Amino acid sequence: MVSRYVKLDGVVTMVDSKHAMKHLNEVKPRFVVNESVEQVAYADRIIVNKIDLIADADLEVLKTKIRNINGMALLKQANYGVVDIDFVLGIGGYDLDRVESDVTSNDSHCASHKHDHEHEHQKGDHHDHVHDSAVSSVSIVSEGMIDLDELDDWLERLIEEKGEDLYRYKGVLSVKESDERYVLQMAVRGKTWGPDEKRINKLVFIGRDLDETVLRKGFKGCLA
Ligand SMILES: Nc1nc2c(ncn2[C@@H]2O[C@H](COP(=O)(O)OP(=O)(O)OP(=O)(O)O)[C@@H](O)[C@H]2O)c(=O)[nH]1
Repeated sequence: MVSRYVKLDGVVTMVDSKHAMKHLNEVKPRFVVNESVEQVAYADRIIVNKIDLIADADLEVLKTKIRNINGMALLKQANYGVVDIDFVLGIGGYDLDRVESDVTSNDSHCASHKHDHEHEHQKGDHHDHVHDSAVSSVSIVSEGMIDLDELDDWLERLIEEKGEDLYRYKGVLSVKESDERYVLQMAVRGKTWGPDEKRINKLVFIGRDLDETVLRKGFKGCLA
């Protein structure tokens, strides 16, 4: 009934620059979620607000921290929450035709994720406490064709094993013997690849304790 009138457009998270770092770094007992981290992880858009109250250097550190948790969301800094209305409405965070631009727009951040994640992961593992930094984004960009059966098996296993820790994932894939893009969000077919277009697979995972090496290996196993 409600869905006739409203739909989930996207998740906007407002970050209070002055206090955010403290909350994001708060170490929680195992199995207790850090809600600040989760709010950043789930977001499609992040407004880093009250930037007049912190030093530029601290703002940069905060933005890097946010990026490492969620490499998919668009981020804007603001005072008194002033952002264009387009930034917070008409997001289409759950629209299939937006997935491609979402996973493409943040390519430039991949390198830093990788480094930070590996670093943080060693720290966060095998402890009684879960460091909030255990939540991270893993981006995979890889040329080639995907074997659909392998992909289905891999994702099924991944969701079974890690479903609770996976907050969001999106991807655009090039599938063997198909001219259509395969948009991963709810796994459906997207628009066709151009004849001269490079067929590049792009996938972003956001979640807790993601093992980048395992994810990359699993993905590699899906290449045809
Ligand atoms: N300096 C500065 N103050 C701001 C900014 N945005 C909001 N405030 C002030 O911060 C105070 C608290 O407002 P908010 O943080 O927006 O309100 P809130 O999130 O409902 O407050 P809490 O629930 O108590 O965190 C108010 O006095 C606002 O005027 C900003 O960008 N810069």
